[in-house]
Amino acid sequence: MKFAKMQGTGNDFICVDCFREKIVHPHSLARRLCDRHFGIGADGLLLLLPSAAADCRMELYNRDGSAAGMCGNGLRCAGAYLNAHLLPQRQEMIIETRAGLKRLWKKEGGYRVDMEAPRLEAHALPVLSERGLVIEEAFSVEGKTVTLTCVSMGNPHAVCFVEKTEEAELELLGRALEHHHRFPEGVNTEFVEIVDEEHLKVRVWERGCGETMACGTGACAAVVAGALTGRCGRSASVRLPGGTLTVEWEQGGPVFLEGPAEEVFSGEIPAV
Ligand SMILES: N[C@@H](CCC[C@H](N)C(=O)O)C(=O)O
Repeated sequence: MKFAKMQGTGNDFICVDCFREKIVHPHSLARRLCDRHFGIGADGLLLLLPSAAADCRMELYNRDGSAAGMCGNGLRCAGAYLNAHLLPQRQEMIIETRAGLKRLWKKEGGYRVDMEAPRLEAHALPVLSERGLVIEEAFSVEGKTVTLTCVSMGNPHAVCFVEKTEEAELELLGRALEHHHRFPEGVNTEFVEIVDEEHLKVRVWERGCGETMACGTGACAAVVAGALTGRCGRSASVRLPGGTLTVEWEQGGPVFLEGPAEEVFSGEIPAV
């Protein structure tokens, strides 16, 4: 089986071109290949398949084998793979995902993706705070009360604002929230430091992975939550351990995510 190793801001994927390859057991394959000691090593397995409605269909399986509904860095990596191997001249592409059709554009140094409008959880009612009416709620976790803004970008995110990302109890709280009874499908947690209105620093504990170098949907959720709680503007650059992503949230409309994506190497393993 041929594969390409892709990365977007350090969030890395084993990409398999399913126009040519056939995968029968993606969940167990993801667990095996993503292992950094006994496999190829990656945060996820990214499958690109034929689609009747788009240029391709993208499926993402996390390192633990669970399927994810959406992946911002994965979409940019899919765009880079399509441009390099299947659609060399295309500046604009449509990719089918479990969360609908996503449009992306090739840009200088990367890709811009229309991530569509965020969705707030049905129970997310505005509360009055010193910043005005904001959308946030208190959760009990590991004997602490943490305030979270829950946003879906096609996959679930809980955003927690902190003074310093370096000091965030990322593993303790991220792991506990991933398995919290209020998130029956699990959750990705972003620990967000507001540098100023247009600059955020973020670390992410990803569902099915643990801490990653970056999360595209997480960067979008961080800006949406920052804007909803009056902490930042609707456009911001988001610095993650693996690099910087740009996020813009149109008034009442979609979120655009922009950043790099590249193929790092390719290889072949015995048939699976
Ligand atoms: N890193 C991704 C998100 C991957 C899926 C996530 N772990 C989930 O299970 O929802 C991104 O760049 O968005």
